[in-house]
Amino acid sequence: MTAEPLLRVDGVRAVYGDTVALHDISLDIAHNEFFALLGPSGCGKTTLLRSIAGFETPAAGRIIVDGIDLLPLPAHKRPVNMMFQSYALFPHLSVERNIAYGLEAEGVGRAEIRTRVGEVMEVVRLGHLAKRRPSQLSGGQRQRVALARAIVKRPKLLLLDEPLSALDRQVRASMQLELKRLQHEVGLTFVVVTHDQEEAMSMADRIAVLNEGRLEQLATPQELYADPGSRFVAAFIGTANLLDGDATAEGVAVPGMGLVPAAHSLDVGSPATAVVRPEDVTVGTEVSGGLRGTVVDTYFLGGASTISVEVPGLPAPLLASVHGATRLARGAEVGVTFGRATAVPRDPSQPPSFGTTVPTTAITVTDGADAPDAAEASAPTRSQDVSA
Ligand SMILES: Nc1ncnc2c1ncn2[C@@H]1O[C@H](COP(=O)(O)OP(=O)(O)OP(=O)(O)O)[C@@H](O)[C@H]1O
Repeated sequence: MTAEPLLRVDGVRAVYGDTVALHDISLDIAHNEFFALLGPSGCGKTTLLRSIAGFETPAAGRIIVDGIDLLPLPAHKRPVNMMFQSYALFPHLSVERNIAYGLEAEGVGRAEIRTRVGEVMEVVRLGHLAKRRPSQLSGGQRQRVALARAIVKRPKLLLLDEPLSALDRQVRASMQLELKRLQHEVGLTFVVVTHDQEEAMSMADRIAVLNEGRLEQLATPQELYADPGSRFVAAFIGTANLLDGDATAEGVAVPGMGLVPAAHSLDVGSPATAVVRPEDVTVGTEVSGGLRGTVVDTYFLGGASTISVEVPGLPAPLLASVHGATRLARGAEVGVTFGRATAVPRDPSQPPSFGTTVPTTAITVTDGADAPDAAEASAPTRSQDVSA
């Protein structure tokens, strides 16, 4: 038996003038789930969050929490609370007054306010800063105040819009763990909007990937990585070598390269992309039987190294990763073989090549010694999508 979901989004459509921001989105979120809405800028994730909160009115569809249809209810009557990107703290109030504000506005008694604010300050580890004003706090501490203020009202559903975007990279990483701990500890259901796939992967139980107002895939982080449902998801989640071609019974026939064996359930002959994760690419001077190539660069990342290999006929280097350091140096002649690969459908309006036998290869670089900010690096806009 499946338990009733806490939140049901059913056929929600949102329109701004000529722009359809959401095309009939349907999804369920379970009680106590940490759920992420992930996608590039403009994909509609904020519109969906704001529709749940009551700040937008969808053109069609239903939004149901615990069996209650939310759409007729104004924002302040909904059993949800939203934490904004900017945190929206009152600068002239202390930490504890900021947290107490919402309860005071609701007319909760003084003694209860004191108890609840005290408890929440302990949960977010702010007890020692109760008398400070927001200007006297670090970014991470301000973020905790905003969270405490949202949690203290005990909403059934807490909506967080890019909760960590104002923080620098290191603080963000520790706050990701903190948010997860907090969610677990207070037993609330969290819906987080983020464009940062690493953030979504590290925190969420399940992720809805949105693209241009459509739900591309809804799955656990592990499933999205291992079994992406589309080329978009494969490029957006983690690092991938994407080899365009056509589906065969055994995999994908890639022009200029031949068959890349891959698991799939696509129609034979349909446009397809073989997705090969870097850890499934084996590279070495002693590797034979696959492609031949030349090492262009190696990146040591601590626990792993990324090796980029130029293969004749491919317009961009392939990426491989190995545990620890690699002995391969730039210029080394190597063999390349593929292990596990998955094939996903490819948009037929985007041909793999223009009359040549060279495939389109997209490589998303997610990290590296001198890589740009991870959030940007992982977005498809940073990927090298090279058409020959
Ligand atoms: N008030 C508005 N008026 C007109 N168009 C809007 C409005 N708000 C959003 N849009 C459009 O709707 C689409 C979805 O926007 P939305 O803000 O939901 O995306 P997003 O995924 O949250 O993006 P970001 O990560 O940049 O915040 C975009 O094309 C956007 O330009």
